[in-house]
Amino acid sequence: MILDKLAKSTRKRVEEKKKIKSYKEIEREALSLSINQDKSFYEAIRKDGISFICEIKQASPSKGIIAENFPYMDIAIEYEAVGASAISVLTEPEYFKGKDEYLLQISEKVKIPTLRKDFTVDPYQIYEAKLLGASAILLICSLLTLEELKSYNKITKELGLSALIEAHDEEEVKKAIECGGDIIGVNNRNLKDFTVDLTNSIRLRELVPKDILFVSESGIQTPEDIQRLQANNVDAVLIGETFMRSENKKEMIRKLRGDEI
Ligand SMILES: O=C(O)c1ccccc1NCC(=O)[C@H](O)[C@H](O)COP(=O)(O)O
Repeated sequence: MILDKLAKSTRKRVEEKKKIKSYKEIEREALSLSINQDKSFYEAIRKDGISFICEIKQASPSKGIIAENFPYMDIAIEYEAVGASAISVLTEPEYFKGKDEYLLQISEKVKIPTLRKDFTVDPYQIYEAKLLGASAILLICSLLTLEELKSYNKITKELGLSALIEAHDEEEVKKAIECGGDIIGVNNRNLKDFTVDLTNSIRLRELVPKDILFVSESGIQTPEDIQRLQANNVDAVLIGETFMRSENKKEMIRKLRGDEI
């Protein structure tokens, strides 16, 4: 499965990084940084109404190259200007053509929180996310044991970051709740065959207590999708491809949000 491949290549990459900056070093550096309360990912998506987490990615395993032209900084500035609550930045290089530099530069530039969209398999990546200026990281239930989820979530909190805990089915939602997650995302994309079904997050919403923020991820394309998700008590949506393929991202966000134009 693609997640196994992503986990394997990520582990290899992290081991290489440890040769340049050791685990102890990165841990010490990250823990010495202050906590930026003004850039809380959790608070940014907690507001009334549905929040938009807008994603920046050049490619994906399911679609290949999505954006030949990739002015990532201009896109980040546009997202912020049109009222995105947070920006998700892919840093995984092999399948998503992401880069750590994109996250670092975007986090320095915008005032809204950034999410490091990487496949976290080692706490090293959490410390690294802090150094790259991220406000949040992604923890995927199917890649981590319950004990790992608990311990990674604890490290995340110690650093003043938020964790988006991603689940795909009932079992994983229970695991996400049990590990103490306060933001749970359900992916609408089936990572075995890449089909997308919005009813996945709508169905699983009912299993998540209302005091935990709930994010619907992937395959969101129309104002009707947003209305459906909002009617089913989804707190935030994570949207990548629809925006990345759009010539006019501001207009697309306004359209999905249902702004009066
Ligand atoms: O998008 C993929 O092909 C993919 C494959 C395997 C693991 C993760 C994958 N996507 C990561 C994401 O979670 C999406 O980028 C994100 O939810 C936005 O989805 P979309 O709006 O459909 O671009």
